[in-house]
Amino acid sequence: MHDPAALLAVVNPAAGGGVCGKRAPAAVERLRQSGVKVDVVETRAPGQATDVAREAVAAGRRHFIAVGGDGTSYELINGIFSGALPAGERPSLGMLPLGTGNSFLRDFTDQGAEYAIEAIIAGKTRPCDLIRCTHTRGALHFINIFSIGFVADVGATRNRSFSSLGEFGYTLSTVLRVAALRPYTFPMQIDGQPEDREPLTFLSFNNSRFTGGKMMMAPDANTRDGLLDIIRVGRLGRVGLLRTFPKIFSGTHVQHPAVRCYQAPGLDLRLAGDIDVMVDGEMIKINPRRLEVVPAALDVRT
Ligand SMILES: Nc1ncnc2c1ncn2[C@@H]1O[C@H](COP(=O)(O)OP(=O)(O)OP(=O)(O)O)[C@@H](O)[C@H]1O
Repeated sequence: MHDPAALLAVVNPAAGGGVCGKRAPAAVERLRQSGVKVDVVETRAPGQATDVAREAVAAGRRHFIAVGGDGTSYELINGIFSGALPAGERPSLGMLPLGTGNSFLRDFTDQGAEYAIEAIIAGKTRPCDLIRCTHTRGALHFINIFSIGFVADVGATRNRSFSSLGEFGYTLSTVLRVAALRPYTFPMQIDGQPEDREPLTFLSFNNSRFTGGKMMMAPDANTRDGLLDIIRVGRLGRVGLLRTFPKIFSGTHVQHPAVRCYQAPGLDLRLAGDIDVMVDGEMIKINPRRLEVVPAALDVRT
């Protein structure tokens, strides 16, 4: 029987190109030396962290650490919130980005793992909103970002054709998707607003500010305001896109006249079928129907 106060660290040894697996034992030891009770499970395959978290919640655990990047946190969250958690209970999640970026953590620090370790040792927690996406085959949850359109298509092209090329694969995919640029129509109704069917370049639904490490997609996002920050990038030409996209690092892309920003507790999408979605850095193919905020559903150790 486990100690109910112990944190369950779920380690993705493959994160950060394998660096995470090598650094995890020392980081866990440091937590233990500081008096933090930690149990450890190492994943052996993509998706396994979701199963581990789901079973752990069913067994009574409520406190987790994602050891890896945003993808590892995403997998854990989807296990934690897959149904076994009694209503009203608020689980906790710490993050140890060992050898990888973590876009969610960047809202709170640019010190990455070092900050996260200190936060866990100090027992620091803060309530964080969760976003639930209902799609035609079920539901998923996220805490960072959900994008469709150009941004997701770059990620999908990279994963399908150039995953062995690392960062360069993203550059190549961006060039190819810019060359093939076309407007998208994603009928969307933000709560309280009329339906929007105008052509666009991409849509991003954000709980926290950063994506892809240092890109400030949603400068005004706040992880505990009960609102999604919706960044709607309207129709742009190739030159306009290439000029505007780099501004995302400073967050000034939102000043472009084609960009509109909204804050709302939820929205509906009415798409014809499955599309590529980038969610918390992971690529999936679904037909999303509704996104809505579940306010302060978890505590993050930040
Ligand atoms: N044992 C494993 N072996 C291989 N891949 C795994 C394993 N466990 C998890 N994964 C997969 O590794 C992928 C990358 O994980 P993660 O995003 O945490 O790391 P990263 O890509 O290095 O970090 P980031 O996305 O924050 O830059 C995820 O898609 C996850 O499903």
